[in-house]
Amino acid sequence: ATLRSSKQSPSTGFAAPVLTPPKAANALSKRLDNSFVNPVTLVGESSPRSGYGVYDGPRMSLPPGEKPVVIGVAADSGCGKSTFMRRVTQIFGGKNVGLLPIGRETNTLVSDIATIICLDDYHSLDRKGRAETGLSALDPKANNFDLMYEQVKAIKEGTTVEKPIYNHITGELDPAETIEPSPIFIVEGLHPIYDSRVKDLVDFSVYLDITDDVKFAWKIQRDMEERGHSLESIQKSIESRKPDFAAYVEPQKKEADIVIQVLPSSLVDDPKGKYLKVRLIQRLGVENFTPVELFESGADVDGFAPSKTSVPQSTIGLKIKQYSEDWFGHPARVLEMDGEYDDVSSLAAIEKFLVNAGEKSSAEVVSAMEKVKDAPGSLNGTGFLQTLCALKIREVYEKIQGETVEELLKKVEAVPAAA
Ligand SMILES: Nc1ncnc2c1ncn2[C@@H]1O[C@H](COP(=O)(O)OP(=O)(O)OP(=O)(O)O)[C@@H](O)[C@H]1O
Ligand SMILES: O=C(CO)[C@H](O)[C@H](O)COP(=O)(O)O
Repeated sequence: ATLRSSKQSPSTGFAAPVLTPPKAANALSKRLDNSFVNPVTLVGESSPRSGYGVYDGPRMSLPPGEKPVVIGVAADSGCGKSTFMRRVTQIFGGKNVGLLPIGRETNTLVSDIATIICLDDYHSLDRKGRAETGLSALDPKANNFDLMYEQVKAIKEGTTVEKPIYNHITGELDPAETIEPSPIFIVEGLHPIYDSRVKDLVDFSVYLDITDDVKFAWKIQRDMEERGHSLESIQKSIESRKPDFAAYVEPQKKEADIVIQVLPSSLVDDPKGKYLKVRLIQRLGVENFTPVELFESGADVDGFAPSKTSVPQSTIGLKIKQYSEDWFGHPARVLEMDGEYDDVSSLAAIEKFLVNAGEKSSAEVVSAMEKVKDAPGSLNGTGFLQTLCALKIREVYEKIQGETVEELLKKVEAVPAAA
């Protein structure tokens, strides 16, 4: 494998002209410690990447003869992609994760072995262009799918690309950034499996299906409480996106290999979506993938309620189900968790019953969740099932590549620290 420090990479661009907006300038002077992410807000508040520092560690080029494994993650804006990415990159074992260090605003996240690009970068119309044409960012006509296809294909073949950048702070298209292929390549955004050419390049796909009531609750929490938007403007924005969301984003959930669906809880009457029921919908017959299940593969579970002694629950309680379902014409196995628990570590009482979880140790789920326990959803099914999904993604990766993530990481650890 060719190993090098990111600082030596031609793509790092620390010497490039600084086009950094004031909010991001701060970010560049901060160095990541060894923690998972730098928790301060570093890029613009409207950026999908607020909360990440600049990556500052060794990066791994593709080992000779190896091709990146491409994972697609589809979801509407504000549906928890960033949170899910934290869980996924954590499972892939990177010591830290951060923004590609190009010296200006970017949507690309990297770790030592993974690259995560945001498909917003393929918007062909900038904010002004969309306002003038009346097209939304969700409309294929506002996106360059041909370029998306060509570049994902090139990456998959192991070729470096110059990818455009959509700047969420200015609403404009910025000069391109250099994206080099890495062993794990995640494409996340509105349309990773909408265009059939790109879908065919994706080795495994996940759709985050946040139902309207919950989406509204999460948007209120973030856009009203954290960004000062009014309730009316949030409502208006969600309503205005609905037709294009239904036409161009939502259909992808029929095609995804795993869907993580988040609904209001059925345990209480909770119209505000505070309590959640989460379903991990796993398609059968997908190459390199076997669903994670509870107790026994193929067994139905009709309302397993762990005792409050083994899994403390001080709010609405916890109920787990497992069943088969026809998911838009495809057979699927569903693992469902409704309600909340008080403490991540108590999930060990459930973890021990998992089958085909792809764990490397008997307590890996709890330990992975504890590392990001401040992330939203850590005390409900979103955190638990997103973690199980991340383990399955790693398993798919290892099956395709014929190499474990630990083996890959060892090669990175062998790199001397950058001067
Ligand atoms: N599992 C969860 N439980 C509760 N709230 C959540 C959960 N996941 C996300 N949220 C809420 O939704 C908001 C959006 O989450 P996140 O930033 O991960 O989504 P996103 O899809 O990356 O958004 P965007 O693309 O708009 O940047 C968070 O600020 C948080 O308040
Ligand atoms: O659907 C979205 C995905 O993130 C955004 O709304 C889209 O990218 C446009 O971004 P902005 O609102 O910052 O102009």
